[in-house]
Amino acid sequence: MATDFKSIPVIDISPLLAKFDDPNMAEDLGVCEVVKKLGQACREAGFFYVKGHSIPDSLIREVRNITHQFFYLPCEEKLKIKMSAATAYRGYQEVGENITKGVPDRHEAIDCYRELKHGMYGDLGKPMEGSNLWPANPPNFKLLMEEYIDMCADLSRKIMQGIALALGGSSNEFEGDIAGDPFWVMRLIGYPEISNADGHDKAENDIGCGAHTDYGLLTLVNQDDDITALQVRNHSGEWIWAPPIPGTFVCNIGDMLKILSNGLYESTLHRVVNNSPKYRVCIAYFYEPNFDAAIEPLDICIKRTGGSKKLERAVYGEHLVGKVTTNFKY
Ligand SMILES: N=C(N)NCCCC[C@H](N)C(=O)O
Ligand SMILES: O=C(O)CCC(=O)C(=O)O
Ligand SMILES: [Fe+2]
Repeated sequence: MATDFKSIPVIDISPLLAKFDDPNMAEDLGVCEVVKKLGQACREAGFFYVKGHSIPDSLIREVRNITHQFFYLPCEEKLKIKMSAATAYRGYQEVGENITKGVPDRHEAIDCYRELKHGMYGDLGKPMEGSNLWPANPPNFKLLMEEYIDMCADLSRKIMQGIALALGGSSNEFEGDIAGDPFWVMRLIGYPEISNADGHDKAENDIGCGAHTDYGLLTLVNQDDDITALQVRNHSGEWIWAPPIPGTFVCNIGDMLKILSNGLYESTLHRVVNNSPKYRVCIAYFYEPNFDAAIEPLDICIKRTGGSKKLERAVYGEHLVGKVTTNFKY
């Protein structure tokens, strides 16, 4: 449950990463310290920054640079990888095509998803069956992004071990049926700068992405380091800025982790407002449960939250498909 936090904590997770494959990690003092901070951040804000994450800064910057380069291309070039239901919602969407709570967002994006083998999840997986669409130029675009995705998956899994311990479980609580074979989503997002050129700036939609929660377990946000645009809503309804802190990812809890924790952790509302004179990019990596996972509150969390189930079971793939098939204007 969110409190009226005024800022978002920064957590150095290097002690956790150092012990991820140690069966006695829970007894390590450094790990305990990180776990305590993770637990507090997840309970109070549902948001935290991580530093000491060991993904090279050069790679983090390069994925942002290459994303800037793509959005700078002429429209007809970008439309070569246009997203639609026929491409399994993979590919490029123009500014205004993504809808949040009925309002078009002022962002453009390339959406990518873990590729599903044909028939792998029966009818449930059908709408998402397809291959990602990558820009042809620069030629290393796909490889670079795939390298980044692998590193984000690895890092997310380790942070989830820390969160599992924070919930009072074992470090592998989320392995197996919950997220042993995790699905993932990645969005390369571009938020146009505010333009006053035509006199009626602040047009209908100056919101880059309307207030929403993320769908899965854990999100890793890699944002431009010179623009503050992400806002997180606290319990009193105030919007708290999440400014870029170089060398960190902004992390937040998704809807599935809220259910697993029986509401002990909130999937906190957030939105994006780019009021700056500069074009902003963000690479959002979403670490999700197994596509077909039936997610319900963990027993350890039910015990910790008064003994009764407060949240309904949900099948992750259904939740995702429900969102994806209603997020776009077509
Ligand atoms: N895969 C994730 N989490 N994407 C977040 C996008 C949020 C905006 C979307 N239109 C919505 O209303 O959810
Ligand atoms: O642009 C950002 O900083 C966050 C984007 C976001 O919240 C999302 O794509 O779910
Ligand atoms: Fe989000």
